[in-house]
Amino acid sequence: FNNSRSIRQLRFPSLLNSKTRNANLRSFSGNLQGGGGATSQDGPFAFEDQVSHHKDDRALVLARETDDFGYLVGFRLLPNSGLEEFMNVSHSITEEDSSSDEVEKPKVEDTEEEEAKTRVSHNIVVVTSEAAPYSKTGGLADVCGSLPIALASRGHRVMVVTPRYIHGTSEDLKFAGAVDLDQSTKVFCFGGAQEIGFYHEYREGVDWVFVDHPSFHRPGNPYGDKFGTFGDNQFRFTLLCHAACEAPLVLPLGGFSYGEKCLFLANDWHASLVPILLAAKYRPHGVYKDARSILVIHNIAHQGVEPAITYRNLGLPSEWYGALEWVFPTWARTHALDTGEAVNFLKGAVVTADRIVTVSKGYSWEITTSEGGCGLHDLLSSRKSILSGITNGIDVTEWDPSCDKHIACNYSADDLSGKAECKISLQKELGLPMRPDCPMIGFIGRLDYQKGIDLIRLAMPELMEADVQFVMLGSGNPIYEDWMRATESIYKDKFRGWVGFNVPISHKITAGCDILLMPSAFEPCGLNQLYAMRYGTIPVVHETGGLRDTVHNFNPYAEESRAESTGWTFSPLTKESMLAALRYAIQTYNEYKSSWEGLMIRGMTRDYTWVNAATQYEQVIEWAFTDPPYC
Ligand SMILES: Nc1ncnc2c1ncn2[C@@H]1O[C@H](COP(=O)(O)OP(=O)(O)O[C@H]2O[C@H](CO)[C@@H](O)[C@H](O)[C@H]2O)[C@@H](O)[C@H]1O
Repeated sequence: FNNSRSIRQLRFPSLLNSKTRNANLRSFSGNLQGGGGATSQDGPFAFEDQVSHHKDDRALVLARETDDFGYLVGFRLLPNSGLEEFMNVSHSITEEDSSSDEVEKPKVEDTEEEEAKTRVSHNIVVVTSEAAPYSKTGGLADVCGSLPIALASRGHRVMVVTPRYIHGTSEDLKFAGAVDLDQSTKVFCFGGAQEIGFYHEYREGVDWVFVDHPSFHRPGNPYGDKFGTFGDNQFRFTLLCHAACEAPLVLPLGGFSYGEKCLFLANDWHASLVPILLAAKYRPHGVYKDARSILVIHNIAHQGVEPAITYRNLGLPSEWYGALEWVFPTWARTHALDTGEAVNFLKGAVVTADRIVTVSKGYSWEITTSEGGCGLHDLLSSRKSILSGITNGIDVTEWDPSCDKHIACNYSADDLSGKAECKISLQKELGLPMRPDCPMIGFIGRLDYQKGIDLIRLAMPELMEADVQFVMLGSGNPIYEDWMRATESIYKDKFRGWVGFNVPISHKITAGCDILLMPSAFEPCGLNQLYAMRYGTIPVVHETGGLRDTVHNFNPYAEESRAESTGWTFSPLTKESMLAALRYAIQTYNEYKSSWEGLMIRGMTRDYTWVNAATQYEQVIEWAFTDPPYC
């Protein structure tokens, strides 16, 4: 759905952009000043010595930062006050891999309320193209609908800035609780002053701010309609970013503006101009000197790439072109005179953000490889010291089988009986034979290359030979939608394809199926496998990204791993290995009921709350404020 060109393999100017190098150098010299006046020639040991002699000075060294070649590029510092508390928190997060900035999952005891309390509260501005329940096409909305609430409940002041989409349907009622702040503001881009408005709703401790502009009022979803992707998405999301930078300065929410000392969480390419605007438009004029930004990458395949000529529309000074500059490799150019020059929003944020987060630890590594980085891998590798992976949580209130209002019968790990009723009810609703003992496989997701639909298509004839039922819910590529309809007409008693986006049906499938299949080609985190496990539905997933991190493979012969296992993972991404994993799952379901129940219970009783993730975000926020901002 995202409208940017999907990047297959791209080239970017030299390693790496002078801005990146300068940022590191500046961070280095800035820290040295704080640490007691050592110079870069002194070397790290000399510097640490000096620091230890000046314990009461402004800062202490916690860690050296080196690049891939071992050269010192900076230090992370912390003021003396509060050191003890910081040590307690950071120890639990980094102890397993002290050489890397990637965030480890905190141990369970660390999540106890007392320790989870934040030390410093921040003004956090989350910028996103979608946020549930107001707008949703996928997992980005789920995260941006839940994480802000988790951060607010931990004492931060949190604002979410997202468009006010009006489609002319009953969906618009989702914005009914938001009031017009009557604060029309002009932002300068695309050749003139664009007038935007702000709507506001205060809900669950969060300021939900909706940017209003006629370009957000049209049928379809946030990115396109039945005719395809909107042609003016660069304009629409440039507006969003300008508006998000203005909002903390101009909106008196609850009587007080957020002010300049903010932390911006910029999600995906749609919000990627925010870090660049802070550095290029505001800081040179003394505004947002104390603000920081974190880029959160949910999907690197969409980068917001447009022709280079559009740069002049973005409201950025011309000398900042290099930050967004992008050059397509020769093979990707359309004709002999095509120079391949483009602007790339996501690349701009990778260069200028103070920290980068991806939505699982596995994916944070994958995007630094040529296979997973979609052309940004070298640049991201050069920024490894500021790159972290934090696995998403889920909204455990919306996704709770014990009180889910969408499902036929509620159930829990203590009493699983309701799940069988959910299955019968689903079979009835889909017009499939009502067979409680027949293994039922589900798939929910965007019908997109990423989600591995091709593999499912390829495997379908063989899969349909087994005694199973299969239901798919999804929308997206019309070719896949047509295939689902055709497959349903071939396997009338076994297969159902539900074309569309329907949240209640997604809950019914999650509760009613026995197995959830996710053969994603790549998956930054994945939420459906988490929902499935919480509902006692066993995931069978391709071993990639967040799927590898969150689903533990069941091996009945390995006693140790059995205690952890929650599903099946397969690799490589082939029809054969997917079918083999499904066969294991089906056989276990049919013949080893107690093992199956063990898998269900383990999945249902795991901790999926946002508390863990929010704690880790707080750590990254602390790190962002420790270094000087990009400028
Ligand atoms: N037809 C349909 N009807 C109803 N609901 C539907 C639906 N199709 C999808 N959904 C819902 O949309 C969400 C999809 O979330 P995912 O995390 O699986 O994927 P997505 O690729 O959109 O997100 C990207 O961002 C998220 C968040 O970081 C990452 O987890 C993920 O790996 C990354 O690709 C789920 O809540 C799912 O139930």
